[in-house]
Amino acid sequence: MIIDTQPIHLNIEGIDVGYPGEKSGSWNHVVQGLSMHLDHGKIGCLLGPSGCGKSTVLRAICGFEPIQNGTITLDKQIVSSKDFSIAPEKRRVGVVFQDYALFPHLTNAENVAFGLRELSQKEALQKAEEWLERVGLNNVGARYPHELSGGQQQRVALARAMAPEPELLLLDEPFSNLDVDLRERLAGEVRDILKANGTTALLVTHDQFEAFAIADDVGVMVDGRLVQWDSAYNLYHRPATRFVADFVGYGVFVPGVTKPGPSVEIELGSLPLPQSSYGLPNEAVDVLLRADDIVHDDDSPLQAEVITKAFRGGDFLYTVELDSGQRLLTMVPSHHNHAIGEKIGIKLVADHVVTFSK
Ligand SMILES: Nc1ncnc2c1ncn2[C@@H]1O[C@H](COP(=O)(O)OP(=O)(O)OP(=O)(O)O)[C@@H](O)[C@H]1O
Repeated sequence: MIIDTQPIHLNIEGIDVGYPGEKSGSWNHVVQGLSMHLDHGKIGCLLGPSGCGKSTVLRAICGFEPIQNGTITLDKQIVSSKDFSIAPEKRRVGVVFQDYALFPHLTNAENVAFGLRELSQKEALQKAEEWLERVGLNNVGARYPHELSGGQQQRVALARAMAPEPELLLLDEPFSNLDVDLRERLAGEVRDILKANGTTALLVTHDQFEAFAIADDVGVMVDGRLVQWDSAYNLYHRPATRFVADFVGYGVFVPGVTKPGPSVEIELGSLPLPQSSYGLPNEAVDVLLRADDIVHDDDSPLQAEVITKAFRGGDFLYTVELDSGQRLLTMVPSHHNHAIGEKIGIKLVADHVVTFSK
């Protein structure tokens, strides 16, 4: 007997997805050559700016949009290819939308029971109550969606999508209507619920903190292409492109020159370079310095002027300027409250050095 320990659940190979162009039969491709896969029980996320094609990928996985090239395979069965598409209702894919899309005239329990048509009404409502409890909502089944807060309504939507136990759950910006605090908390809770049920899920969002709070792996999309599919840690510390470095986390690029060793020399000193990032000696490169690579230290002889500051609760994100005019970002615990124009001590504590050719 062959036991498949790491079965790939969702496999997308080189898909092009577009909308009909002006000329008959032509397509404006908004997703191009996109490939990714998700193993059973994993949570993935497509992260990217507005309009990059994230929702179009989800719509193609659901079967709402045809694909013009490539294949989408769900549990080893091709569900979409250039000439073939399985109907959305036959794909066993659940979807949670940004606007909850709950039926206002149905109670919360009836909303959850809606997709359980193979059960008797009594059984469906009983299962709906179980799911409402599982998403942390007790005693709301008999009430209507408008009687709940936005976060609670989003949980009802989640219970409704999960109750039929779909093969794959797709979440399209599910938290974007919620305020920032609730967004991150609910994202963490949804992760726990998905993991407890072993549900494979793919989320799309433009909010990196939401992506990091929920996903095992995150893919960064730009202009219809997937530029890096990786763990949140690697996206932050080992970004594959300048776009990813810029889009994920806070940081600046400073000029540097590579040296044998290998190392890279920047205005603040010399940093060891991993062999894999080293090309030629004396090459002019840009070095990514994250806000956590620059540490505030009152005793440091290296001084920089505070240009801007943003309060983020536990920390301030300071933009500081060296005498040379080079600006840096530094994340500083918020009890170090310095005024704009003040000089503060900083030091460089870079761990993962990332360089990009000029
Ligand atoms: N039905 C449609 N017909 C034509 N073009 C469309 C259609 N839906 C989306 N598009 C275009 O496809 C591109 C990608 O849209 P999509 O909604 O997939 O992006 P997104 O990354 O999900 O954006 P957002 O984060 O703003 O929702 C956009 O340029 C959009 O204008």
